[in-house]
Amino acid sequence: MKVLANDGLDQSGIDSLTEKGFEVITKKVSQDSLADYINEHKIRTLLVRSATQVRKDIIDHCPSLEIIGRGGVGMDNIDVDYAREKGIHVINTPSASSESVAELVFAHLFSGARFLQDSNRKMPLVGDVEFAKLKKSYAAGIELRGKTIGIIGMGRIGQEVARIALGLGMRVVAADNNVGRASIKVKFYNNQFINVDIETEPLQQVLKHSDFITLHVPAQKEGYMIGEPEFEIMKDGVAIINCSRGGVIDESALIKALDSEKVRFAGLDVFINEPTPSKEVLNHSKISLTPHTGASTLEAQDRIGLSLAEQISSILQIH
Ligand SMILES: NC(=O)C1=CN([C@@H]2O[C@H](COP(=O)(O)OP(=O)(O)OC[C@H]3O[C@@H](n4cnc5c(N)ncnc54)[C@H](OP(=O)(O)O)[C@@H]3O)[C@@H](O)[C@H]2O)C=CC1
Ligand SMILES: O=C(O)C(=O)CO
Repeated sequence: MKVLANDGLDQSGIDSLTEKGFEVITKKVSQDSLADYINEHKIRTLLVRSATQVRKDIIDHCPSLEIIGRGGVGMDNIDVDYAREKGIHVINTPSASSESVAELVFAHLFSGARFLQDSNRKMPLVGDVEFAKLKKSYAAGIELRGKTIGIIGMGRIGQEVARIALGLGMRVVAADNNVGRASIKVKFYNNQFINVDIETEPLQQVLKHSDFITLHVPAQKEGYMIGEPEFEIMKDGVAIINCSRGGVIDESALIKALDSEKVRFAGLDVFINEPTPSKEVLNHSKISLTPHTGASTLEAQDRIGLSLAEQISSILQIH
């Protein structure tokens, strides 16, 4: 009952699987040696995050594989349909990281609204004369309260974003392919709660009316969802956050929109080229950056580990 966690696994998952008699291997096997390793060690379960690719070649060459697990949501790195056709179970952890991604959205929003991404870069470099100049250049910060946030993709993460936004006193508008009305329960620390129903609207309306836009759709097959024509529809001075997938925004169009001041600031957790985003994106003073760490909190990783362990035990009927 060997499990290879090729991109690592939280201790919660390792402990839970080990208690049930699984052997969990956390050694990182290179992509080129992966099929041989799986065969040699008779691995039945392969767990990955986003780094390891589980394509047709691995699936075809590894008859011992019964489960492929993704610690996370997007399964872009796995040939899911092909694996399922071959009778392999493919699992992921859809809700385990939603809160963490949503909180990162607000980290980027607050950062951009008060120029943190730029002051963090520049303050260590300036002397006292420039300090005063720098202070002046950060004078036009903005508040989030009372503004409109447009959520594109009102699934699990989009709804968490809505919860936080409502708590902050923001107006929420949303667009989604699938969700017509989202019923959002905002729970306060003292267990009181409010319910707010949000009817989704056509994308163009959301782009037109939002002060802040945040993207929570999966990787799109039809190319960029947000490119030059979409930036044109947006309000002047809008801000945009992408914690979904790199190719959802056209980065060249974004840079243009930032330089022309159409877009006030952007926050990016995901990039067209990962792990080597373009220099223009990395060095832009109006972009707040994180290296695809939306799900990288202790709490989310703990839930991901436990969820994978539970699903594996249930499929293999080991309790
Ligand atoms: N930065 C990070 O670390 C992380 C990033 N992610 C990314 O976030 C994405 C969203 O996650 P999550 O909220 O859990 O996913 P969900 O599936 O719960 O929600 C996504 C929603 O977006 C809708 N949608 C898809 N395409 C469009 C479109 N073109 N226009 C409008 N709505 C659309 C979907 O509808 P339908 O079901 O009809 O397609 C669905 O309702 C993931 O796919 C993943 O790529 C997730 C976790 C961590
Ligand atoms: O879960 C996801 O889809 C992520 O991008 C984080 O690994």
